[in-house]
Amino acid sequence: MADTSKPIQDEKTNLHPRNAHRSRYNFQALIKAVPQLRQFVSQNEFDDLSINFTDPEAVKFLNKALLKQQYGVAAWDIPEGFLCPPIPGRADYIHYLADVLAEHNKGEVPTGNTVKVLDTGVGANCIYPLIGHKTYGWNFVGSEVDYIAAASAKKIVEDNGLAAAIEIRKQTSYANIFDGIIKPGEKFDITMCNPPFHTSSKEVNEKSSRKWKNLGQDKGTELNFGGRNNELWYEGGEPRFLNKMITESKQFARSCKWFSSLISQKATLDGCYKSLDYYKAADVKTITMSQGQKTSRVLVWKF
Ligand SMILES: C[S@@+](CC[C@H](N)C(=O)[O-])C[C@H]1O[C@@H](n2cnc3c(N)ncnc32)[C@H](O)[C@@H]1O
Repeated sequence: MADTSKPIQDEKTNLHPRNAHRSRYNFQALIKAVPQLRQFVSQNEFDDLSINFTDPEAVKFLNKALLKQQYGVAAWDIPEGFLCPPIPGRADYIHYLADVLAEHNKGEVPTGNTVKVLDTGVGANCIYPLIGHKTYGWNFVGSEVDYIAAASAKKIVEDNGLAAAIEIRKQTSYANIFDGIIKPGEKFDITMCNPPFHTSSKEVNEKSSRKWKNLGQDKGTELNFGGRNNELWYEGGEPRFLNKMITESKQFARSCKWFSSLISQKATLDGCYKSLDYYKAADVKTITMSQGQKTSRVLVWKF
């Protein structure tokens, strides 16, 4: 089995200090949590136990084990072909949001079900609500425009008995972000989002082919991280999605103390700063997160 993983450092120091995934994966313990993971684990060229991180099925079983072992989420699955999230990176976003909320709470991270978070585009994997609820006890609303993804997220919530803490709401229009989701009078402490960042289905396929070629494999347009094509693109890409989100955030300024979004492309930031300036945001922060070689940013704003 090809293993493209690098030698694992003892501690992934670039992850948030509270991230539970800074130390190397303990595959013995993970296999104990989910025995089916065993078939994907082998000794890599650095004499470490590892999986093939380009195999979505292997990553899915690693996720099942991490969610069970670290977060007590016993029932997690995603329909075939849907985005299989790297859990350490997703956890980082949650911890950085916790820091933002702590700033206005005498430096203490607020915990418990009085903290309400809206996750736009919760995905079939429901990953942010699971990590956020299990880590800090926060309550979540997860919105989702895709039928299958929304049904899958709902099933995860129900299968784990989390319906009192996590509510999945179907967004009926691709054109809306908060509109149709936030109810009159409803209040959120913070919103979050991992937006679709490609501009077209063609772009998703081209980037995917290039990635496989760089790995010396020819798998055409197969997405190595899973992810159905339409989960990953929005006409106009990340800049347009963010522009829409910022415009709607102004409309919902009274409903949410803070808004935030992951930004994968640095070039998206300039347009966001301009829009936030135009709408007279009272505070804007850009948090840099890095996982391995990948750097992403979280943009946070309030009115
Ligand atoms: C990149 S995926 C993120 C999924 C998950 N949150 C994660 O981090 O793995 C983006 C998700 O946003 C959803 N989406 C796209 N436009 C949306 C909208 N206007 N409202 C709600 N969800 C939307 C897509 O269907 C997709 O599931």
